[in-house]
Amino acid sequence: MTKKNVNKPNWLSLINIDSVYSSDMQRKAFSLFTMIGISIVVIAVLVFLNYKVYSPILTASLIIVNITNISCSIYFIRTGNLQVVALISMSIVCMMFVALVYTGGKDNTALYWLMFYPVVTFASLGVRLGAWLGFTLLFSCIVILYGPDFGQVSYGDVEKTRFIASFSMVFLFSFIGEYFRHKSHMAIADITLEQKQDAYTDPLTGIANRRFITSHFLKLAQTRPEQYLPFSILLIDLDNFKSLNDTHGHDFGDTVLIEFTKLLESQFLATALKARYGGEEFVVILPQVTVATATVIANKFREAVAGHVIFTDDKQRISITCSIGISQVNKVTDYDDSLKQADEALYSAKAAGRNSVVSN
Ligand SMILES: Nc1nc2c(ncn2[C@@H]2O[C@H](COP(=O)(O)OP(=O)(O)OP(=O)(O)O)[C@@H](O)[C@H]2O)c(=O)[nH]1
Repeated sequence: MTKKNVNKPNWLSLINIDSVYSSDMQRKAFSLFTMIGISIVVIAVLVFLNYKVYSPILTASLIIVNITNISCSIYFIRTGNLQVVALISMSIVCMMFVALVYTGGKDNTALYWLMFYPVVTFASLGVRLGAWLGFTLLFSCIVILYGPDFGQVSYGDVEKTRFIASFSMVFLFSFIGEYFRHKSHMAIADITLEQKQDAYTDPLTGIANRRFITSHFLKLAQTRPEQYLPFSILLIDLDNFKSLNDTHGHDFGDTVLIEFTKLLESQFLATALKARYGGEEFVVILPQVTVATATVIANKFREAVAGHVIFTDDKQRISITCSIGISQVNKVTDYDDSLKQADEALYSAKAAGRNSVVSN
């Protein structure tokens, strides 16, 4: 059976791969808060032990860094906004390092503390922002180390060149690592989404399949009841489809199923969920629609189907009809029972002579 997508895939937007993104978010948060935790402890100890040795400007900036880091952690716990917290924290740490290099720290050992900065910045902020902040720190260090005298401490020539060389290497390899990690992560995310969408798509008609409703949609309705409940189920079955297949061939039967799907898409609103349940049976879910309104909508659709003409390859005009059973779902846990009721209603519609709508 060839894949013939005939539908606007608006229902596909309901499929997500949040678990893939949330594990990446955990990685970023873990890198950032490990750094924040370590820096809070190290800075507190350094200030406590060396406040007499440090210049006032260095002591003040270290205290500001710690206050900012603690505030950022509280803000993250309250809002979950990791990107903002990471940007503020890493910018403040960058400024602190500039102040540290400017003043030299204890025994002019400032440069040793900077090495981990590119690694954490790329891990917590990604390629672009990581590159900007890492480059800002590198550039500031070059100005302080090699620029004109504006009050900064002086470092030995060997120490300066070794620092710039090793910091640049860490920066470069952190950039390469993060760039390709991000690229492969996005590729995996795309494949995961595509596979999930494929698993939920009916290959012939391109609309959702039964698995989409039972494995995905019901969970969605459970988590966002205000958006979907109560909803009506329309169980729709083409009439005498076997004889159509027998008379005009299986390929023409497929064409009818595709044409019928086009009618589903054009006659129901985009918010209605249309799925092929199997064979010549379809389900339409009308969110926030009661059974009474659904019956009116279903009758209009039934008339549209009956009035639609499909041409065979040899230009014969073929009309089809459908029977519809309807029920209402008030709680997601009632879905199976309501589907059974819709099935019974459909059976009654067939028994009543087909091309009719029965609600339960
Ligand atoms: N062309 C085509 N036919 C299919 C497909 N899936 C199921 N069918 C056919 O659909 C027909 C369903 O037949 P029945 O269940 O007897 O239903 P019906 O002939 O529509 O009769 P009523 O439902 O009672 O009106 C069978 O002949 C199946 O082979 C498909 O993907 N393509």
